[in-house]
Amino acid sequence: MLGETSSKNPRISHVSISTGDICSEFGSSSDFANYTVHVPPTPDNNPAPLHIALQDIDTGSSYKDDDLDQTELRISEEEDALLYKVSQPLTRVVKISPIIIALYRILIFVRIVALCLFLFWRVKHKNEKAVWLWLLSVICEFWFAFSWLIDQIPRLYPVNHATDTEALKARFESPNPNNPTGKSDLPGIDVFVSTADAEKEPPLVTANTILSILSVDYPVEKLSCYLSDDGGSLLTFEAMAEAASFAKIWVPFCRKHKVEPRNPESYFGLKKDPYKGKVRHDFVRERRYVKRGYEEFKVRVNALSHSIRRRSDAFNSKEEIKALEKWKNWKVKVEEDQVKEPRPAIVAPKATWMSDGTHWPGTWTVPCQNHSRGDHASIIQVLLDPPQDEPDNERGGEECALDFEGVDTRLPMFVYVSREKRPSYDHNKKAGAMNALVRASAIMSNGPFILNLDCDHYVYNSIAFRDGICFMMDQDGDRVCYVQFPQRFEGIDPSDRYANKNTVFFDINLRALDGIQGPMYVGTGCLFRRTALYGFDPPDLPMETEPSGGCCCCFPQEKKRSPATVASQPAYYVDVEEEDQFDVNLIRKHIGSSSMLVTSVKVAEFQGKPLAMGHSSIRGRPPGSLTCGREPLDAAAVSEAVNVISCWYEDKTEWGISVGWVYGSVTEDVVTGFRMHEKGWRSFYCVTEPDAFRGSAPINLTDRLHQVLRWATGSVEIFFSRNNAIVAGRKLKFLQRISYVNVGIYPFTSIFILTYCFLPPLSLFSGQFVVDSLAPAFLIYLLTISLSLCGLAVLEVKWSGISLEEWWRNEQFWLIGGTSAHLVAVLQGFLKVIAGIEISFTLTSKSSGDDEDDEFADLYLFKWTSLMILPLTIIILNIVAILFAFCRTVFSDIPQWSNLVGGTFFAVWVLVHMYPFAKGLMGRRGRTPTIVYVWSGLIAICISLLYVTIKNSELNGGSFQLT
Ligand SMILES: O=c1ccn([C@@H]2O[C@H](COP(=O)(O)OP(=O)(O)O[C@H]3O[C@H](CO)[C@@H](O)[C@H](O)[C@H]3O)[C@@H](O)[C@H]2O)c(=O)[nH]1
Ligand SMILES: [Mn+2]
Repeated sequence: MLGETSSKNPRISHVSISTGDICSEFGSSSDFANYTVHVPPTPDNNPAPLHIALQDIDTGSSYKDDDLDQTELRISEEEDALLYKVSQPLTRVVKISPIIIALYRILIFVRIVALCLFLFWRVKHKNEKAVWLWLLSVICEFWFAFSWLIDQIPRLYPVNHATDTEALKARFESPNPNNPTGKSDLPGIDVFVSTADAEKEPPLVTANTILSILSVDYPVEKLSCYLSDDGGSLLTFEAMAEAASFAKIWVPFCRKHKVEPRNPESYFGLKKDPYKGKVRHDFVRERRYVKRGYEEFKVRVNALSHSIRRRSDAFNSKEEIKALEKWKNWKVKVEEDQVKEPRPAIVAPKATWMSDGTHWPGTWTVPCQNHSRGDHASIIQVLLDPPQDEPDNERGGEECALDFEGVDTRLPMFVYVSREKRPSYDHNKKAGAMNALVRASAIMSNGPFILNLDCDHYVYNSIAFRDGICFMMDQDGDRVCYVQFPQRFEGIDPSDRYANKNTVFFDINLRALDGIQGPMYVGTGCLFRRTALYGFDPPDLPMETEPSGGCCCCFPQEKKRSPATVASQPAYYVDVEEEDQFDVNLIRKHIGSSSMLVTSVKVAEFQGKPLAMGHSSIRGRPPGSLTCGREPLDAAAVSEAVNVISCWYEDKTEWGISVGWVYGSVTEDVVTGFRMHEKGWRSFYCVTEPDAFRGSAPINLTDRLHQVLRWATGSVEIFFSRNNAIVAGRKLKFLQRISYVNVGIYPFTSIFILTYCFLPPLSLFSGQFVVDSLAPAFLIYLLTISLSLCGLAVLEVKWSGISLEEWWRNEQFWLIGGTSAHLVAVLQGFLKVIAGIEISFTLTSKSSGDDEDDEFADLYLFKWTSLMILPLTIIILNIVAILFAFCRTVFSDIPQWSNLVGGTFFAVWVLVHMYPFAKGLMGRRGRTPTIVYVWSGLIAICISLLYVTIKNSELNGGSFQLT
């Protein structure tokens, strides 16, 4: 509906127009005569009565409906549909079936009660025959009940959120009075990709990730991509240059034919028919052409290490010859004239050369001073320049083999960054790399949002960026610090033996947190608000009654402005010059001295705001404020960007403390997210269909255990640090806090798991049991506890959509991890706290998917690690104990069947959990590894020993007692 109003008085200070619930406010303007306003119709298309109120600047008197002369009211259906879309919220809550949730909560309650009663019963009924066994088991049971509780309680309010990208389009990209051309008004996004080692993280994988990012469905001029290379390797650099050049055909091809996913390796490897649903006649030809191009690209990338070596050898030998000549000249000179000249070096260093005949400033193949992993200069190279402002769709493709008529062929900016490294500095692993990118990108593109991806996590769904932005641009979106996407994995064995997919965490825990204060940050696939990373507090909520133009974010120490000043400020952008000096100084103290960086902060803050629409979002920016393009990159900006990624830049600043990714933890991700929640920010969980991003995960047991070890160690670190949620501030919600406490505590459960796994063998050997006798009450409690757990599992499976098998895998791995990695993590954590021994970050190797014959070859890889000793011992002991106890009971005069059954039950419980581990040790079926023989040998020895012991005890006439 278009309402055109003209007022009697031309000097109007305030206009507000409302129909039904929807309300639009306009700031001051000197002339509102013939002002055109959009008033969205109500959903049922029944135009609600239009109310208009104006206020006169000079007289202060206000006018209402009747005073105004409504000259014209035009309505068209098309406009209606669009305007209706514009008024729609960008995200909504999708209800999970209330019956399931109700049942779920009831069952949780029932189990809590049952556990309490059970523990009470256990304490009261001491097993006098074996007090030690009783005591050990009761302590464990108390802990298990506690750890279950803190794991379960935060899952009380699971929700699902859905986004409406159509509404986003309508609101930001359709023509309207503020934005007549319909140019995109969406905020900018800077994408960060991290890689650290060209060996473990093949550049081809990284290149594919980059290609998938460059081709996402988001306005090109708003998108920038940064690659952080902590290895500083020329191999990665040149692979990225190749990717940038291949992108010139890949990206327009994706845009034209709307192919998915936009990672060429995955796309060309798809098993389904690529022509299904494609109608354009030129698709077949162009696909063939691009596929060929990709194949050649792959060959070039794979040949890079070879060609770099050959090139470097050639340059080096030339240098050597030159050096030799110089030396000869010097020798001749010295012999003839006796001049005192310093002797030139004969052997040139084994440098690594770039193709333009200069030394590579990063790490050399033969590392030396200034050119090794931990010791090299800063490198920033813009591989793709920022695109021009207007779509470039005139150009045909390479020699017109591809017809890109009408397709926008511009590419987003793409920058290679390798931060400076020096031996005397701590580089803070991934967190340090990310922080360097935050600064460099602030100067080069300053996107108000930052999406971070690991090098092996590529964009699987090209509109996912828009889904994420929906949360940020929705009403109250300015209180959202980040939007986390689930991590989804590829190349995992169908039965997911080691619970690599982590579905319980990603589909149950995080969804549940989404109903409280939001999911944790898990390191990759996360869209951040830049100002949240800068350590700002979230803006205040508007007051209930009166809209206070809640000011921009403030640093925690900064005094909040009084309401009076807030109200008098315009609702949008405050110029940096107008800000009081105090602010700028404070910002400088936090983020360092670069003035370009300091100036960029306010701009990012403003640009990240949702649109101002109606009363409740007066904190927003005016529509149409981001439709103009950005300034081109100049040399000064690039050199400033180089400046801010140097080692010393962070000296005496808050980077890694209260600004950016947090330092001092191998799981920097959880801590970084925690700090934001602690300040009162909200995060959202964005589950899309198809998956937004996909990555790889280690599928062999050893790598998996090391990964779990790193995470658990990070958790222990958190527990012993000031980031322990128990001591967090008031703004962290209660259940959210419990959930974070759980993250810090879960590794400690391993101590009790270990004890509990040894209980069955102990009781079987000793002929005792944790209880005096299998009393009916004990059995009933046991049954209730187990059944309620099964019930909860079934309900969780129902509301989260994971499969029961996945749930069970997770349960199994909980025991495997608990008896190996978690325990070591606890030890390491103690070592760090007591002796200050640092924990290293072992990179997880990414398979390049080269093994065509066997996709899961990696699964059977067996690499011995000492983490395996304990689980192995547990398996053997439990098996032996069952055999032993069975023999004894059978041969005994007064068989203690109930103790045998009780003990065996627990031992079997342990063993079924350990099954995947045992399978992992077996390696590939058919190729029986030596370990099996070792095993069989051990078991045989044990059994024969036992046989002898039993015989002896029988001879002695007494029953066997372990002392
Ligand atoms: O000094 C370093 C170390 C690591 N990385 C990068 O960090 C990422 C994660 O490393 P990876 O070995 O793949 O760890 P995962 O076990 O797969 O990682 C999970 O857990 C980590 C925390 O332990 C998070 O940082 C990750 O984002 C999350 O995916 C990779 O892109 C690396 O290139 C760096 O940039 N610099
Ligand atoms: Mn990874």
